[in-house]
Amino acid sequence: MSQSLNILDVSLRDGSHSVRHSFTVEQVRAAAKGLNAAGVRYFEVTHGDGLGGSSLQYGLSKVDELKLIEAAVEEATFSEVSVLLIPGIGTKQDLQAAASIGAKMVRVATHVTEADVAAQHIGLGRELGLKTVGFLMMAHMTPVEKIVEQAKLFESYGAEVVYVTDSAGALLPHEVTARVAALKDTLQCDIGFHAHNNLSMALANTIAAIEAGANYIDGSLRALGAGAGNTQTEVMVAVLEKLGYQTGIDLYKLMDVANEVIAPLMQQPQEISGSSLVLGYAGVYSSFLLHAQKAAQQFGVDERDILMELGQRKTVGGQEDLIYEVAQQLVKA
Ligand SMILES: CC[C@H](O)CC(=O)C(=O)O
Ligand SMILES: [Mn+2]
Repeated sequence: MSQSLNILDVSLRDGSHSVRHSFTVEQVRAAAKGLNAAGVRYFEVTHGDGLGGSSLQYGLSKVDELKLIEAAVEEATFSEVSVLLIPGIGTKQDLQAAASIGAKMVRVATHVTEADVAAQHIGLGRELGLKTVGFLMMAHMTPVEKIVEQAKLFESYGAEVVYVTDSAGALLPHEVTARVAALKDTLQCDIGFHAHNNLSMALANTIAAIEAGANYIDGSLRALGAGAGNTQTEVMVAVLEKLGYQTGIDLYKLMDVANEVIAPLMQQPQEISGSSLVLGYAGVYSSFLLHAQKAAQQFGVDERDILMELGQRKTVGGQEDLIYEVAQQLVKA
């Protein structure tokens, strides 16, 4: 098999959730240098919730994300730096600013049924000459036909890659296969896949996505990411090499940056705890985990009950305030 894959590391963006948006310039510079040396084609640097995410609602960044992006770009002599943009959180001005300091890719992320809010941002990404990607979040929440419809919208706006994003880590391999295969059958553009490991399915789901035709694949070093984290990039690269895929990545150098730069900055292990498991089981946004833990402590309730209720209510990104409302209601119940 000689299929070559585009690996995109999200440690410095999805990992931002896990470290409560506390990345420093030195940490980002060291990780970027290591990813670049290992030959990782793309890596993403932004607040966990994308450009403009630093806020009371989503968590304040310790360091302005533009400073972090700038440091990453300086180290990226081979790699290209991606930024995430959720319309409504980030603006077109934020994207222009990121492009002006050297970002080369934008991933415009929407809820899986709301691709239509991304037309302007995808258009701007293309105008700015960025590699422009559509990122359909919470892909477990809707049937295959709806994802196809939404992905077609992204493609019609100019997206060069469309991602199936398992934000809640709730999908099982056959469900990933169905989604990716349907997009592969219908779209002309490339297909990507982004996993979370809440049900311990991230690597299995990633392989299912690749076998169904995805060629842009996300991972994070030491799995640093929201919830139980993402597909672990260094493990994924080793497995893909064994399966005969070409990643162009130097495994030892990748392991070095995972062990020497990422491991020391982690604030908690990326494990499948009672509550990250519930994220996948109930289908809740992975980035809700730390907010739910805080609310559980504040109101003296079980964080698993909060997450189960959020799953029942089919909450989506942007509804972080509901986490506290649910916790408060559980106290009264
Ligand atoms: C809040 C944005 C989110 O973290 C994007 C992402 O990585 C996902 O939906 O999994
Ligand atoms: Mn994610």
